[in-house]
Amino acid sequence: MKWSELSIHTTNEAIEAVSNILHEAGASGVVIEDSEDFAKEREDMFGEIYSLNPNDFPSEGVILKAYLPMTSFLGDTVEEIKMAINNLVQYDINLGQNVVTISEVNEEEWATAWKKYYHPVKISERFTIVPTWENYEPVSSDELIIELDPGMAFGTGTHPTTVMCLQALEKTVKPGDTVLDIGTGSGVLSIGAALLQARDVQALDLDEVAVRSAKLNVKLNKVQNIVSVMQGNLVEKVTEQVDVAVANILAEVIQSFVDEAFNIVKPGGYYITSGIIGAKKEDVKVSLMEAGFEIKEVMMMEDWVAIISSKPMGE
Ligand SMILES: C[S@@+](CC[C@H](N)C(=O)[O-])C[C@H]1O[C@@H](n2cnc3c(N)ncnc32)[C@H](O)[C@@H]1O
Repeated sequence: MKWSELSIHTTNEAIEAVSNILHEAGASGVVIEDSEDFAKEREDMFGEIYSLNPNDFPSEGVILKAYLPMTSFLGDTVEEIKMAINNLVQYDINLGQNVVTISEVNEEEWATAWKKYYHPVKISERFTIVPTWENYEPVSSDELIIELDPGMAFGTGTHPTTVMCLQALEKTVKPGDTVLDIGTGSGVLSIGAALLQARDVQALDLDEVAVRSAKLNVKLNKVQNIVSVMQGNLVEKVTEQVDVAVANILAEVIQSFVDEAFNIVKPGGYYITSGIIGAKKEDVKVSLMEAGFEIKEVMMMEDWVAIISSKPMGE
């Protein structure tokens, strides 16, 4: 089959929103070529295992590449994608150059194009994320390894928001806890919670592609007895309170269901939120506090924020 490669020159801030649009349009395996990834001193970040080729990165901004099958609908799909991206300015998202180009690739190139960017990455004290096609020997005995095939859902597990959520789970999840993962994507956070010995983890996502991908990754990591993956809108289907809830979704979405989130966390439990760009940090903190949460820690990585909040005892 012939595939077309859609290439979008945008900004770091727009990665998540543009990736969502591309996934919704049916793209698989979005590749992120970020000029900052190349510029960044990799060794500073937990000694990540990377070897980067400058030719794979733009000189500024971010290039997102998505692969779509060549069908008679392709023209319409591309126009819809462009319109959806242009609409993001309504949410104050800087789109940078916002140049969209399209080229033809063959199946073989498509299948491997994004894999070359993705290697084992040590992302926190304990977690290392390993793509399924790589062999990896743990460096220490307490290292927790998450195997991922991120092909279809968000993402490789190495996005700053995911990294901070895994670090926050490491700080909050105790053996025997119950955990809720709202917007599970590839399932990475649920798998992380299970490896931290949570007793029961519910993973929810609105997108059926994400649900399929999360189920696959949960099995791959042999945590299907702990993690149940379901399709669902935010916390609508949740009936029992949990020790730790985590939501890595856009700031606006987090603010939209902050009261419901408060209700589903046990008194003394934690709520980890991310997907928040720097400019929205204060707004989200205020929403969390108005709902009754106490802010415990604000984490920042690049221009992204994660907030660990807790529900006071007796609430
Ligand atoms: C930024 S991704 C996070 C994926 C993963 N949890 C991580 O940290 O890498 C956000 C996810 O939220 C899902 N999502 C967006 N809106 C949602 C909603 N209303 N209910 C449930 N999931 C939603 C998207 O489909 C996507 O998989």
